[in-house]
Amino acid sequence: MEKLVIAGREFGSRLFLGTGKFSSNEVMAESIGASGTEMVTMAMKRIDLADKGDDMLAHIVRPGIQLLPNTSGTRNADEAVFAAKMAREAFGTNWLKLEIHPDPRYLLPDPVETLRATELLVKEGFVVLPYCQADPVLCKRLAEAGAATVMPLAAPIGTNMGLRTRDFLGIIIEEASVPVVIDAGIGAPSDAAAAMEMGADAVLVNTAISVAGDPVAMAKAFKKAVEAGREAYEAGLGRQSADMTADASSPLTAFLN
Ligand SMILES: CC(=O)[C@@H](O)[C@H](O)COP(=O)(O)O
Repeated sequence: MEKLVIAGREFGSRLFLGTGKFSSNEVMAESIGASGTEMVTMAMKRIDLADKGDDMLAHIVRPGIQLLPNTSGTRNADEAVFAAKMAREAFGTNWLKLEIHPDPRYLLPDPVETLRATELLVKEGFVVLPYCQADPVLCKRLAEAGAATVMPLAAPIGTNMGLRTRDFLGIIIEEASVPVVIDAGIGAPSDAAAAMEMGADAVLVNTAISVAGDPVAMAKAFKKAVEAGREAYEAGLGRQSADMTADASSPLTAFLN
């Protein structure tokens, strides 16, 4: 499998993991291990910055894992830039998942504020991975502004509804000049495999793993699905017919004549 490269750093795994909603830090840590992920995001709002030995952080940080602080909970670019600077100070990383959603009902990312924050944060030296609408024009603008990836949504966060934006994700992947990470709403390993088969560079999954009956087993299932989907993409999928007319897999005449 080809390695994924983001901002000059190589990743062996194309599965990124979120850390919300796990029943305990121990289950979260075991799921991180089982997933094989090398990129773990965590919401700034969930970390006690005053407590250097924050227990949750201790369960995430390990060699080979890129920590990706997340600005979720911020409602505009100014709040996101403030949160980003706090994260850089607290965690010693300039990598950032930019997530700005002013609307608590659908948690949809604000495209205008996300673009503005990306421009500001890139100038400040951050490696910015923005969560965004599955909007091909916006994704182009984010890449032009210096985003290290784009992270368009499959469906609203936490819904497990799968690739609802599939057709637009296809355009984004086709036109991308930076890696495309499908984020949010991925509900099952089959969704992750489908995204990878389409040519996505990676997927970010949280809810589908953390709320599963057995999160550790589900993390393993996602690992396999992401690898299989990517391998299928690299192998080159067969063409899909435009209609239902059959095309025999083996010659129909050889034994009959
Ligand atoms: C953890 C994180 O970054 C979320 O904001 C992300 O979008 C994941 O979404 P799901 O919980 O739907 O997988």
